[in-house]
Amino acid sequence: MLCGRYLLEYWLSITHYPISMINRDILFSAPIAKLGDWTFDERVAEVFPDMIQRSVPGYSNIVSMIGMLAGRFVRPGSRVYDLGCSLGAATLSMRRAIDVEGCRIIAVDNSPAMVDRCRRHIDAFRAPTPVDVIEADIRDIPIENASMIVLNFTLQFLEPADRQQLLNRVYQGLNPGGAVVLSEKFSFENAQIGELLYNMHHDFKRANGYSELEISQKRSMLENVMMTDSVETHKKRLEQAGFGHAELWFQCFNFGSLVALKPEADQ
Ligand SMILES: C[S@@+](CC[C@H](N)C(=O)[O-])C[C@H]1O[C@@H](n2cnc3c(N)ncnc32)[C@H](O)[C@@H]1O
Ligand SMILES: O=C(O)C(=O)C[C@]1(C(=O)O)C=C[C@@H](O)C=C1
Repeated sequence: MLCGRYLLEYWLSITHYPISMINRDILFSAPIAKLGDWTFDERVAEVFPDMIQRSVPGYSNIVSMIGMLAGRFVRPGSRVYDLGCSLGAATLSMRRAIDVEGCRIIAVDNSPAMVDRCRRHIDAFRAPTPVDVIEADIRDIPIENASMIVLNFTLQFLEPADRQQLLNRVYQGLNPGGAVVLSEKFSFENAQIGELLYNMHHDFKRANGYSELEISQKRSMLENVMMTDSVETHKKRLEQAGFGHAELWFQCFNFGSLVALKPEADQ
């Protein structure tokens, strides 16, 4: 199993779970007669750490480096947003890295099953930076006084028509000198490269123990709810929102992460 042990150990190191508490994702291993649309329900939340590590190439690197970015960007007395926090992996990584006073992390997700488990993860350990875990749609929450905002594989689940407006609010809610991290599954403008990276992702899933049936059933369920954009489209949206420039800081196959900075006030 490619990197499986390492990835699992990483999650355990940030959550401090005993290994017996990580449930294996076998949700789609048997044929499902009527495949509905994908939802982040109770069953997905229960296996999510195993699912995301076996499905998203580079996930553990991205999560740990979001912590490193937090150490660099989070300012005293500011807010940090984790939009679409799921079980709180990015929140935990950032909380561990923040070494300034008076900050608050706002972790938001609209899945009750994710929010319930996220609260339990966060509450299990004491740390100086408080975390509010909020059950809400990220399109509805106020964003203000932020030094860092993370969208770690969340924007892809919003209606494409709503994405620009959310990024506009992200820009407006960031303080000068703040950073946004946007991780996504990408589509590609070049068909040949797009097909190669898509196939490499499937190879990654197979190497992590998923069968052809699991891969294809999940793909059909995601079809109507996860609309991917190209890196170029993401960069254009971030620039349109007000960010002077956005850059890829991580990519593995068709998954990756962008960073964009709001200029300091006097620039
Ligand atoms: C792939 S998961 C994110 C993984 C997570 N950020 C991490 O680092 O482990 C996407 C999450 O976004 C949430 N989500 C999708 N659309 C949302 C919305 N409109 N408002 C709030 N949360 C949303 C889902 O419930 C799900 O938990
Ligand atoms: O594209 C896929 O096949 C995925 O599994 C991707 C993805 C994601 O990027 O969020 C989709 C749903 C799950 O949350 C885990 C991974």
